[in-house]
Amino acid sequence: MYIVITNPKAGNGKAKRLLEAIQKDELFTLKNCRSFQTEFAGHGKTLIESVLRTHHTPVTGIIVIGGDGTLHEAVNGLINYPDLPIGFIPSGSGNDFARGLGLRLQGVELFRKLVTCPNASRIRIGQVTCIHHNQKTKDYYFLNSLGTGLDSEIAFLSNDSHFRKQVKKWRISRLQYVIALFKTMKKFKHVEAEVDINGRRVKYKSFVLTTIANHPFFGKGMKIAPKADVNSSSFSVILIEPLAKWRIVVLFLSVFMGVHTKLRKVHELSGSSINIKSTVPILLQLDGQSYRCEECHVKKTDHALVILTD
Ligand SMILES: Nc1ncnc2c1ncn2[C@@H]1O[C@H](COP(=O)(O)OP(=O)(O)OP(=O)(O)O)[C@@H](O)[C@H]1O
Repeated sequence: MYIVITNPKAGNGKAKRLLEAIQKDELFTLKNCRSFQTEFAGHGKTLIESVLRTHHTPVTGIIVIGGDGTLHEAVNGLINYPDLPIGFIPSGSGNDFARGLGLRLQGVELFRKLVTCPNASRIRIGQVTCIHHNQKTKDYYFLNSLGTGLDSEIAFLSNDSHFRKQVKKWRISRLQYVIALFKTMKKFKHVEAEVDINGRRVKYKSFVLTTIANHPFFGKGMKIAPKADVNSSSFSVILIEPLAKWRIVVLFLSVFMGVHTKLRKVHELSGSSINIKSTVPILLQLDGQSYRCEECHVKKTDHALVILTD
């Protein structure tokens, strides 16, 4: 049996339309696929947990239809099932993980491949332990990246339902991140934090952003961390030192052209264990989803996730 989890809202309804097409494919019935749809933001994690708890038929794999946010929630829901393979049919608005993996097939064709003869690879994803008032709270997992500063502020605004409705109404969803950048810039303040990479403190204490990347892509295909590799045991860590606001806008545009890491204030480092510590709770983005914490310890997971690809 395959469990198919769909976020019907992802990609402005693209995921729902894709699910309907997949359900009409003969393999959907032949491979005993069971479909479940998320009903609200954050539902992906609890839905997977409850489906896996209550289904006693052996599960061959999980298939997620949606965007990076839905995949993030699903992976956080099946972290206690490290040997359960997961396949992803990208149909969100960004789909950065599919870019990072290098998926070539799409839609129904990809579904057919995933349930018949997929390639399975093990990927060590990111694990973050959040600490509040010196107390460990929770572990979360990410596939794409963890970021603080400008990228987390942009992700936060991009997730705001009012903002999403507005860009959809004006048919400018493609420019969502650029618009979010300009809106964020109005009130943006640099992040003050201590960052340790593999036990060594970096000399900067103030940042435009700190992004810990598992693969190069971010925010709908921007190559934020060109050296990141999903198969590596280390992350790429992008640190950007404080800049004047107009320079940040120029820098953001340079990311689109892939030349930002040549700039003097941009550093691309490498590490498998990264600590970020602030005196106040800071906003984090994990795969574009928003979290807050004062201190976080980031590492690659000990157990690799089994990912089905084409
Ligand atoms: N039924 C639902 N109604 C509203 N929001 C939902 C629902 N199901 C899931 N969500 C939320 O929708 C958000 C966006 O989902 P997702 O990332 O899959 O799509 P996307 O934003 O179109 O794609 P991408 O992240 O690749 O840009 C997630 O934060 C998720 O929690």
